[in-house]
Amino acid sequence: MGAIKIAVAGAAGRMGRMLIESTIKDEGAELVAAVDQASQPSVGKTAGELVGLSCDVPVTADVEAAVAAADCLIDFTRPQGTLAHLALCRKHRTAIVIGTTGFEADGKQAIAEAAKEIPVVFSSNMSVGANTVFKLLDVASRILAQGYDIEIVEAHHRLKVDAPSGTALRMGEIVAKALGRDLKACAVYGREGVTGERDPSTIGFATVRGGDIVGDHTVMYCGIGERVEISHKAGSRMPYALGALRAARFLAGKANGLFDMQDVLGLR
Ligand SMILES: NC(=O)C1=CN([C@@H]2O[C@H](COP(=O)(O)OP(=O)(O)OC[C@H]3O[C@@H](n4cnc5c(N)ncnc54)[C@H](OP(=O)(O)O)[C@@H]3O)[C@@H](O)[C@H]2O)C=CC1
Ligand SMILES: O=C(O)C1=N[C@H](C(=O)O)C[C@H](O)C1
Repeated sequence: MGAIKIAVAGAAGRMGRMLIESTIKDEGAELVAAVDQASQPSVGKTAGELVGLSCDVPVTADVEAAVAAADCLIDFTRPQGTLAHLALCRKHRTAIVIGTTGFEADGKQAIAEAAKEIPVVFSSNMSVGANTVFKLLDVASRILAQGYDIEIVEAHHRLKVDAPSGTALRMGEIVAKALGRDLKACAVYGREGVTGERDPSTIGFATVRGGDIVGDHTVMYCGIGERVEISHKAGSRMPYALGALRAARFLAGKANGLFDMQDVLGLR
């Protein structure tokens, strides 16, 4: 099989640049397009200029041409952008890897619908480490099902726009499922004022935003006399980008289907 042809959306973004760099450096992948919003100063530059590497692929605002040229679009943008890009992938039968977080239920539904026609990897965290933690949480939650209060704490950089993070929400879903609870019914997003004692059936979320924190997540199981904490801390965005490229490769040759990184990594 030849090199997989990759298009990157949100080219000038924090993840976009990391994806361009890792695609250029990957011998099994070829960067065929890099797209961004027409208003971005990056449009008109080359992808190489964005990351300080040699690569003449122009950054354009023509998502349709990018999708038509690629085997797979890798999209880490915003929900509105991703959903517009998804429609074009569907039109051109191009695979898509979606790292964007912050979707409402209707956006997730649109992704599931598209995946009936094209192959999609949709995962709130593409890193091997975070996906290992997802697996550990299922085990820990079953063992610590009684007598432990569960709280999820996440910290990210000051420019992140959604909260809690997609990863924290996914962690909550995994924990709730393992405990036979419905996250929608038992999640508590932050506390303030006279809250009363903690309801043991709840799963609490706390969000920290500041500086350049790449992404920290900790699930705390707080018992009487002991506490278990399972953490993932990212020191670089490269693991997310490498995971996304791995996901793009996983989709090659697939006709359709909705997958996540657990599928890509064989952790199901
Ligand atoms: N799944 C995972 O492993 C990871 C997921 N993420 C998620 O990826 C997303 C992007 O994160 P990050 O790179 O830090 O964000 P940035 O803000 O740095 O980059 C986002 C890029 O998308 C562009 N964009 C914004 N809105 C639209 C739109 N409507 N249509 C097209 N393009 C758009 C931005 O352009 P402009 O600047 O002009 O707005 C920018 O180029 C977030 O949802 C984040 O949570 C991040 C890291 C890992
Ligand atoms: O916006 C980010 O930076 C990140 N977003 C993802 C999320 O919302 O979980 C993944 C990672 O934590 C970094």
